[in-house]
Amino acid sequence: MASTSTSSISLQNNAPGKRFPSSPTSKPLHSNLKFPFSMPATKATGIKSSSTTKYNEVVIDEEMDKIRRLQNGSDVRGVALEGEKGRTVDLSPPAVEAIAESFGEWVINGLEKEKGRVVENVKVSLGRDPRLSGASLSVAVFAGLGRAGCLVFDMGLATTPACFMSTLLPPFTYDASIMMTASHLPYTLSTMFKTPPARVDFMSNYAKHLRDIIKERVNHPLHYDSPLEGFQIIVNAGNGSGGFFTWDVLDKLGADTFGSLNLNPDGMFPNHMPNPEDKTAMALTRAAVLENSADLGIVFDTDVDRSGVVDKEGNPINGDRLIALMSAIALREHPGTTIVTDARTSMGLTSFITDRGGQHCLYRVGYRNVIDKGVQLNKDDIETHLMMETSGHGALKENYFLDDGAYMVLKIIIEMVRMKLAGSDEGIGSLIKDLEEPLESVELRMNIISEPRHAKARGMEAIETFRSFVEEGRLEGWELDSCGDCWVSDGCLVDLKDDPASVDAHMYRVKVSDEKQGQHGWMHLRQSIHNPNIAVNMQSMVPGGCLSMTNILRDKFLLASGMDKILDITQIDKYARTGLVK
Ligand SMILES: O=P(O)(O)OC[C@H]1O[C@H](O)[C@H](O)[C@@H](O)[C@@H]1O
Repeated sequence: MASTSTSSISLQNNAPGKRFPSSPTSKPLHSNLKFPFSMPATKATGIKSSSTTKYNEVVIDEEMDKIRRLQNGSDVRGVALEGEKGRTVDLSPPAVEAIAESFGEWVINGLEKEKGRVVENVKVSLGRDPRLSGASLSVAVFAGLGRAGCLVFDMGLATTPACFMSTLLPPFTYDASIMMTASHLPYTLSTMFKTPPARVDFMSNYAKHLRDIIKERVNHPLHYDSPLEGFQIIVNAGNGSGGFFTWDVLDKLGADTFGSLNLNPDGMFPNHMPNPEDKTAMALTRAAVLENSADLGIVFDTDVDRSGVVDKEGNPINGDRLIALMSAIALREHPGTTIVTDARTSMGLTSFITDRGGQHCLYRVGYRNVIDKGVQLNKDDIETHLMMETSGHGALKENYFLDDGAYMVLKIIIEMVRMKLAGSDEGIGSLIKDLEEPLESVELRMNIISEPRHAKARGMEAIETFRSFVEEGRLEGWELDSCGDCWVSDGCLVDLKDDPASVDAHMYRVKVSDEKQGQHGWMHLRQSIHNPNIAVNMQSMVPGGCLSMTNILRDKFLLASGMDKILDITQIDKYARTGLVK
């Protein structure tokens, strides 16, 4: 059977502090590695080739090129099965095998360099979400890693953060880990699957690790081992990998999880996509919380690197609200801390953070950018405990800078119990009561009109022209935004350091003011990380603010600069004329 699937592989190195000297980006901690695809032509097994050496080389070069192009943002990403309209399979088993082999070699080389000697028994774990293409691709990963000389450990159904933790928690402490997931992207069908490597039950250990943290931090005066007694918590795992949190964490800590939804893994995702940004996921969770008068609802994405919650009044807490909630917790624990977010957050969120004595650093979209920025700030002695993207990826300094949706929820649960023990019945929603929400919030996209291989350069040209227009004052009342007093001072997204962080997509945010209302909103223009398009995000505190910004963008920038020739402005035009997004 054939169907559609976009799949991606997150490749993770070993424990923090044990950084591979050979890491090409020398990114610390759990970076999804941009390892070089260094496989020699002779070792390109699995890739079809003819008998003449010359032809072999050409074919292999082409194939290798195709494989290299699968690197997308911070993952290796591609279509795993036939059936998706207009797209062909590019993350095929041979490609996956080649990637896994190359990764295995990279890990071994890194360790050998670090230790200055030949290393043996290099251990790599593999986890996957319930997506059905995962089964056949796992076989390819096992083969590739095995060929590179690694010992392979199959974690089976797992979460992305658990894969990372498998490099840290004893007795496992694998040297590296691979997670196969396509997060919230579409489902697929499966093929049969045989398991050659050793099976390990890591998830139970990871769940115990989470339980121990909750017990220790709550330190319940009456029932230490069951600190969640008396709380009803509903989990919606969306049929992804997150069900374990219900039976292996919450139930075992004494919580009542009756009413939980979609806990069984099902690669067809029959109810809705597991995604805290998904309206259906949030609405169903809200309904379950209200129906059961539960204390909290939790929504995980497929591989549990993101989560969202619903408070006891049924209010969905995701996006900016989730960042505000986590900021309130982080600022109580670490007064004055800096909090890094992507630059699509509201002006209200900035006030929320600064009113509590925190610093808000707006940075590039892309969870890796946001997390890496936090790592960098800490290195520069700017204490930064929380890094979060509006997409729901949130990482804490105390947890290895790891974006773990389960850990984030753990922090919220601990806070909920703490409030109750302190005599408050208000629930966690009360922590963000004063968050001011924007009146209007709009996202529009412009496709880049270009051959795919020139799209990035074209997109960059458009974004940089936008920057010049703003700097030259050609868009009255528009000014490049800055990000407080850290070193990203010339617009929120320009890195003035001697060794600037590499940019995966160009983007700028501008503050928008007019004579009558002062600063009433912002606009953010950026290249998409994954696709050949430009995203335009904007928010306004006044009615009609987004419409007027869009008109200025179209008339005074896109048409005036001629950028409408390289960008498809249909959506902008339609919104400017009708106020409708789609
Ligand atoms: O650039 P886009 O296509 O809008 O995608 C941007 C998003 O890509 C992925 O989903 C990343 O996980 C997010 O961190 C990022 O925000």
